[in-house]
Amino acid sequence: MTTRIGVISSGRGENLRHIIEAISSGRLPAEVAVVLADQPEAGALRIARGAGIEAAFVDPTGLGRAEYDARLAEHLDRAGVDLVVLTGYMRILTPEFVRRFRGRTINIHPALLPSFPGLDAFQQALDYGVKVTGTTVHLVDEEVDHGPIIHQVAVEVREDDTHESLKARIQEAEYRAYPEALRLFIERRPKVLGRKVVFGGKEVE
Ligand SMILES: Nc1nc2c(c(=O)[nH]1)N[C@@H](CN(C=O)c1ccc(C(=O)N[C@@H](CCC(=O)O)C(=O)O)cc1)CN2
Ligand SMILES: NCC(=O)N[C@@H]1O[C@H](COP(=O)([O-])[O-])[C@@H](O)[C@H]1O
Repeated sequence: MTTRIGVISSGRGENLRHIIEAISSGRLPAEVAVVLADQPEAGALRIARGAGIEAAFVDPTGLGRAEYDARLAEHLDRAGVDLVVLTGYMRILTPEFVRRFRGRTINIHPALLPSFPGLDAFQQALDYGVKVTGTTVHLVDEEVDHGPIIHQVAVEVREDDTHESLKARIQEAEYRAYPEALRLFIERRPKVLGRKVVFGGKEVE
């Protein structure tokens, strides 16, 4: 049974593009069933439609957080989604949503959590003066950028880095890391023991 992914995005959609490419090339055993966005001009909607994938702008106007998340959940359930994948989704999901999709909602964050949670992790890394940062793929829980970690990739910070150059290098790492993390999660079905995501056993051939 192919894993059906529901993507929720606010952003440009480049992680979505690379997930779609990984599926098309056979590197990711899944299908994107639906793409949802809270912004009508989100690049993720254009990329989804260009790939023939159902896509919907879910308008948050006049809705409280819980009501809005319930709308998202309705779209996901209607599409028969198994796994919820956030790509640059810039709203905090309510505890009700997290509970409804617990253990199957995944996010990518452009830093090595628990360092630099929240917004503009690139600038946080530059301001702190770290020599290494990176990207983290993690399960989503009721807190922000706190859920158990599935996969991380380190990225060097160079002395002449600007916000844009560091952001570009981290995002290039994300485009490899997210499809790989999703493949591991789908094929090896890890256990979550407290804060730890435990894959156990040997690599799936
Ligand atoms: N319950 C959870 N929801 C979300 C998580 C999570 O871990 N748990 N991850 C975020 C993604 N994210 C960073 O990766 C993130 C997104 C948004 C915010 C935030 O402070 N948003 C503000 C509004 C920001 C704005 O509109 O400019 C807010 O919602 O009040 C922090 C981190 C996705 N959701
Ligand atoms: N805190 C959340 C956060 O900063 N997420 C970041 O938004 C970008 C979305 O890009 P995309 O829309 O092109 O995939 C990604 O770099 C992701 O790590």
